[in-house]
Amino acid sequence: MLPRNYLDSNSTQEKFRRYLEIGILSNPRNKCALQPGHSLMDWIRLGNSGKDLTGVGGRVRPVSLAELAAHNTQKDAWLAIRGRVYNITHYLPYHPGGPEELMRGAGIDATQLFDKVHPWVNYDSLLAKCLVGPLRYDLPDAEELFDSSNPSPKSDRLREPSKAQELVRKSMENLANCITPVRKKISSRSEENVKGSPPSKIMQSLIQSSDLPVSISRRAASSPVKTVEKSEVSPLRYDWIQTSMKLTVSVYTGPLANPGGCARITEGALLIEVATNGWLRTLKLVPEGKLQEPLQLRIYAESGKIDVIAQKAEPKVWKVCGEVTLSPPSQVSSPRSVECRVVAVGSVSHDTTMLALEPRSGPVVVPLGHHVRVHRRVNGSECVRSYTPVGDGWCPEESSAALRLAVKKYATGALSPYLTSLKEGDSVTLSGPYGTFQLQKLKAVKSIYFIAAGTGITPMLGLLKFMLSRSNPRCERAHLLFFNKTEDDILFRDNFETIAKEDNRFTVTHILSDAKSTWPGPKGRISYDLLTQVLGKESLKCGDICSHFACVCGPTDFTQAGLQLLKKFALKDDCVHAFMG
Ligand code: HEM
Repeated sequence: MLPRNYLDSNSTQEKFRRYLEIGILSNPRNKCALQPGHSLMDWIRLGNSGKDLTGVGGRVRPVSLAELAAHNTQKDAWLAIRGRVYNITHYLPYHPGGPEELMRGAGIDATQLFDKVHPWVNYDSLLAKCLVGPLRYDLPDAEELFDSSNPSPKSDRLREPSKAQELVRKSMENLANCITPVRKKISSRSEENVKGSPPSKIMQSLIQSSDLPVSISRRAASSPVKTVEKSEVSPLRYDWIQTSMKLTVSVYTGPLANPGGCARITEGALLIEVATNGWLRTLKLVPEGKLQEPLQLRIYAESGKIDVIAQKAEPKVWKVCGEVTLSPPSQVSSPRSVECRVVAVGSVSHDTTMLALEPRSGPVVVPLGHHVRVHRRVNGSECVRSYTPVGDGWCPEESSAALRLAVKKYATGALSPYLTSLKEGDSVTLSGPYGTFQLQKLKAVKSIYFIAAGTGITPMLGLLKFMLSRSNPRCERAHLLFFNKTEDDILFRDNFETIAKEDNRFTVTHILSDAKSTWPGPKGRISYDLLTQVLGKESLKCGDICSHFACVCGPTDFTQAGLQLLKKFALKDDCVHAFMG
């Protein structure tokens, strides 16, 4: 299950269309058998081994184009994607397309090449441990060499360019196709229109002379914050990037801002709603050309970046993105209702169903550790239940646009018999997001304890993946204490075992209240003795900064008991969170 995380989209159709477009399907040479010991899991293991994969001691620092160009051999290869330089030397033998293919991007800004082959690959996760630093495009010598307003003298053209010059030239071409956005603050007016400015001369000439799909990223702006305290609402910035087929609008909410969001196309405009910390802002883009659905929405929890990817109705490179309006922040007064279509029904245990629900109005992402409510009228009164959507990488069949809910069936329940009997195509009404969990609280956390019972595991899933994948600070320990009645009741057991095998920072302890006599693990209900027996008396404590954190979720009695018991450990109140429906 884990490898799927590293592919941003699993749309087979898109993959095949793309491969046909660039001729990979007709070229079996591109399929590469990896050497033993070079699977994705081996790569993740190497990344977690503590070995310095950056080659520069792991200290992030800016890289110039000339410096990038100098790292272009199999023994020392760097590559840049979307303004970030990675040392790919160690990754070469793990690359599923083969080292030679990957070397095509060595020493240059390979954004365009990468996007042409496999834009769905989540390169920033895969190469997180290989980050050297941001790419600096502002080298005066490089600009002098290739500024179209100052064409090279004839004698220069006749001269054979050196290898390094040629690599810098390639990078400048790629740069014309993908410029690191200049994040510029705009004035504090209550509403602001920003017209995407046209590309510079050099970019225009390169775009016009090229029939390849290109990508351009333009300026970003912070959202105006006039009527609210700055400390309450972090500034919002955005930029965009394109290929001839797609437009990606990225919105930056800030590290650990834990945004939720939704995106839709209404009357030709792309609307992106972003909710952070109880504040809602809407970015409206009236695009240069026509955009169409389906939209994809991705949120990166550590950086707080939101990507919305829209299809262009006609394949074309736009000179500007369109007109952007950023609304001032308004407080989220009431949660939104969303009409969803059931797109898949699966099973996660003998009594728990996984429902995949696709919002009809466009993709929706719920902040980490937050939940939605399902509404239904039963015998004239409204019945409501809370569910935390299960993120990517936990279920065998996943549609990235869907909200997945794990619904346990209670024979006499008011809502669960109805929900577990739903079929593909049926409709469900959700509202949300709800919740009080603040990701910021995990800012300095290095050890995290998840204490869950039954379907109370669902808020923990996203947090567990987040903690194990974050780089700064690196999580040192994640321990899940999972309470269930019987072995058959344990949800996602195989997933936990796989993660524990792959990552020695993670431990799972299953505790059963109604275990068979053959059960080798701990038995019983949550108690102080059990917690100290499993975790050790000293483990749950935090210093001045919240370096240890515990969260609890399960039936109300369980959660309250868990909270009481945690008080007996040396944890500050701020370092404990109870998820309540
Ligand atoms: C920029 C230069 C690159 C080129 C020319 C390139 C080329 C290719 C090719 C030809 C394939 C094989 C497609 C197939 O037969 O299924 C492939 C697969 C793959 N590449 Fe790259 N690649 C590049 C960069 C990267 C980077 C930077 C990463 C991530 C760190 C990456 C990760 C992958 C992955 C995960 C696959 C398997 C994708 C899938 O199954 O959908 N590649 N690449």
